[in-house]
Amino acid sequence: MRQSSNNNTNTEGGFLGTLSSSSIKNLLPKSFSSKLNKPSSNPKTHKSDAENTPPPNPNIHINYHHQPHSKNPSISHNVDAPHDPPVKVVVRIKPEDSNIREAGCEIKKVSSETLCVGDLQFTFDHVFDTNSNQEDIFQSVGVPLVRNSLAGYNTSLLSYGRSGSGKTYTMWGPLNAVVEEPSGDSHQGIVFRIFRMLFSELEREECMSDGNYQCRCSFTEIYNEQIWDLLNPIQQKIEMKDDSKNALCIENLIEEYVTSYDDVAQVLIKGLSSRKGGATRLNSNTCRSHIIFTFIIESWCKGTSKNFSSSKTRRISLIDLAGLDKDSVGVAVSQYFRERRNVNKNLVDALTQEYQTGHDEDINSCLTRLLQESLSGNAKLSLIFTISPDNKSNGQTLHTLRIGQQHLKEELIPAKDGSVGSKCFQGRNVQESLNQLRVSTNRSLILPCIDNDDTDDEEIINEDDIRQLRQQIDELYSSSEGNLKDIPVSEDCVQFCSAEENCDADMTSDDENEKAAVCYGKTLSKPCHEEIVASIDNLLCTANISRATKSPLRDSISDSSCSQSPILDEPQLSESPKFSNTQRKGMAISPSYHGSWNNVAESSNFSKDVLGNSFKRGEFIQSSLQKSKAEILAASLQRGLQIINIHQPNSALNKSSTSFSFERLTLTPCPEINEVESSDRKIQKKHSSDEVTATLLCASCRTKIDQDSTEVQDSLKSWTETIGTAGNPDGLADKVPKHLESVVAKGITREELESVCKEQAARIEQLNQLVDKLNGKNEQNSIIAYGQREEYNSMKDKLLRGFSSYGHLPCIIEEKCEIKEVQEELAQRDSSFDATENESLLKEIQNLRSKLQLDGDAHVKKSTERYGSLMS
Ligand SMILES: Nc1ncnc2c1ncn2[C@@H]1O[C@H](COP(=O)(O)OP(=O)(O)OP(=O)(O)O)[C@@H](O)[C@H]1O
Repeated sequence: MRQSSNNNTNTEGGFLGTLSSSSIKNLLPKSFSSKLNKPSSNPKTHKSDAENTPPPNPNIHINYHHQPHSKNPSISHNVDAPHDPPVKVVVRIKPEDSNIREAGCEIKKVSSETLCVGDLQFTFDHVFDTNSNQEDIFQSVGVPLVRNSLAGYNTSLLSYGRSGSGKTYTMWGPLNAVVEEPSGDSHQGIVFRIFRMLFSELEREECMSDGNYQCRCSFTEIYNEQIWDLLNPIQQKIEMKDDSKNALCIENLIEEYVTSYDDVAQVLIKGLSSRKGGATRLNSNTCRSHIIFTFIIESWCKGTSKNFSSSKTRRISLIDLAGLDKDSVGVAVSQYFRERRNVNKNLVDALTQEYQTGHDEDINSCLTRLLQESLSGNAKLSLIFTISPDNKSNGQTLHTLRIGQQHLKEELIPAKDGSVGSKCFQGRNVQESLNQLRVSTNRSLILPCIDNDDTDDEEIINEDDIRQLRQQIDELYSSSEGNLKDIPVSEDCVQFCSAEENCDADMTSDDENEKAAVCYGKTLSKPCHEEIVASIDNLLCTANISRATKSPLRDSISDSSCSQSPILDEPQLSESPKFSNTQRKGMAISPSYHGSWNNVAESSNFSKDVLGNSFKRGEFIQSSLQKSKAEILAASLQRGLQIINIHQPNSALNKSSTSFSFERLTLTPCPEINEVESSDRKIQKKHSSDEVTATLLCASCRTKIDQDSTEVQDSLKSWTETIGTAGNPDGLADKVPKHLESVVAKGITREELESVCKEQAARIEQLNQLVDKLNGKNEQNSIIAYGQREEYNSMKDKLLRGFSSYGHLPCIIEEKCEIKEVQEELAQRDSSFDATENESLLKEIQNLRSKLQLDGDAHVKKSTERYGSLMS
């Protein structure tokens, strides 16, 4: 045992300012000085084995028939332990200070258990409004604590809140109130009231029963992750270790034995006066450290023999956490947003899973370890959350309330009751649970620097929120089979997230923070994220039923960003009507396509509306893509028909060919075809009027031909007629040359020519029908897809309704659904475009063209030769 001396009290900005303990002693009632304790120090203080065991047979019973806060409560052996919840969370609203009022949040107590901040509602075990006094707090929190302690429970009281919100006031009260009699008017803090009542009870018990008790206390401070002994006049750090039995052991911690309220009061004053203080923007006398006052009661029951037969030990832990300043709130909130999806799971896991690994890094967390003994086992926990309407930022108040939300309690209670797992709160599981509690209540044990920074917390909240959303979006994209991921638009979307991040952070209102706050609270008691994701995935699986094939559009789109085409409506054809994969890959996506996603970037805020817009834009893209593809096919057909028509002066054929016309198609001139076309036109002119002189360039030798030659005219006439037969579907490969030969050799009549033209018209009609068929197929697919979509939509609605209370989650669900819908649409429309049919059409057209060119060249060559021979 070590004698503590009290001469070197730290007076730096602490609880009692410059007062020394000796002067304090003079302030106290006489009973204080007369009963000065036998202070002692254990070189090694560790918890007794008897601690933390539930009190099935508590050796002290209290009679609560009297007023619980009366000075002389009686202790009875016949009264059961009070029924108090294992975790009690109350909120105290600090009275508004008109001097420092800065557009704070409107906090309104709605009922004894509920308060509202704006539109948000929070429920706790009790809400103390600005009219509540110290006595009210004591009655609600202090008295049950004393009862529980006397009944054999370990009890803990923890205050938590923003700097200047009234933690210190609530816990200890102002200096001059220490010596006051506890009354409704007194400002004396709850801790002093607790010990006044406790000693009254203990004394009564001692008088009335055969039992005996002994009390000792210690006062520790955690500052910058170092433990300091507030009762040790030599300010030195102390070490915390585990002994061989895994019990907490703090070396050289002074424990003072106390026998009365006065003793305790003196110890409290001594310790508080040594607390490290400071000043923040919100509190000129702020406390920059966590302090833990531990009060241990050992009691003995006399057995039949003269010796004490049994003993019990229980402790009261009174914890005043450092005030959350702007920085730490920011860190905490930021961390909270990062971890919010895991808080629930981790907390429950931590409380139920046996601690199996050899060493946990968090074991070094001083507060966690110190609290372990207080909060574990049969401990009953009371949390006082203090909030102030003077806070500059609503986010800080909301943060406090979120942490104190009923859900945290709901998580802790079953665990403490043992209903979650039998092994909870045993051994090192406690560390896990406390780590989680620490994470939930005080993210940063390393006390932040005193801040005077005016940066808004909301920014931090929103940035993180947005970052999470962005991550979710990334996940969504990566989970969607890579299709959208590879599409440039998705990149645009992600880029937009990044680009808009800051903007969104700036623009996001408190309202959104509030929504997030509510979301968090609800998340704690709802199914974990994985379950939600699984539900979404199930839904999306259903959606995939209607997805026929993987979209080959992916290829065509993936290179599109390189291609720049001015107008989506007018896909450019390549020089040749021949289609190749390369050309399809190079299909131009117009700036309006890209622009549509850039517009998303400009307008999107991940709101529902915007998601809807995104989907509409997705539809636009789909239709654009489909339109482009259809148009390209149509254009190729058109081109083929034009080639045919060029050489087919029959009006019926021309009429047929116009059925393919697409008004918006602009065909890029093909030089060779143009030549043929112009020559053909000239030949026709020559037919109608032999007087017209024209110039014809032979495609092969470019020789100038004298059009006046009748031989040439005949030859050309024959060539033109022959060309018309090239479209004959039956004579594609080997019949045409033979037919050409026979036509040239025998000459053809006008009737024969018309018959050839009819055949050509029939062929064109076939092509038209083929196109119609393709269109019909599209419609059919649409009908099938409609039925599946109906089912899908109803499932989606159900899911959205189910998660409507999750704040932004429905948006995420909807977003994911919409991405799937876009994919589905793309795949569906693409699949309806049968690739085989498409290819065969293109092949046919290509065949036609090559035949035409072949025959044309051959015939012109022949005619030229004939002309040459004639000339010679
Ligand atoms: N309920 C209350 N009624 C009257 N005054 C109050 C109340 N709560 C707090 N105050 C006053 O507000 C000021 C700041 O309170 P206090 O020091 O308790 O805040 P705190 O939360 O402990 O701050 P920190 O964490 O920075 O130490 C003090 O002057 C205190 O007297």
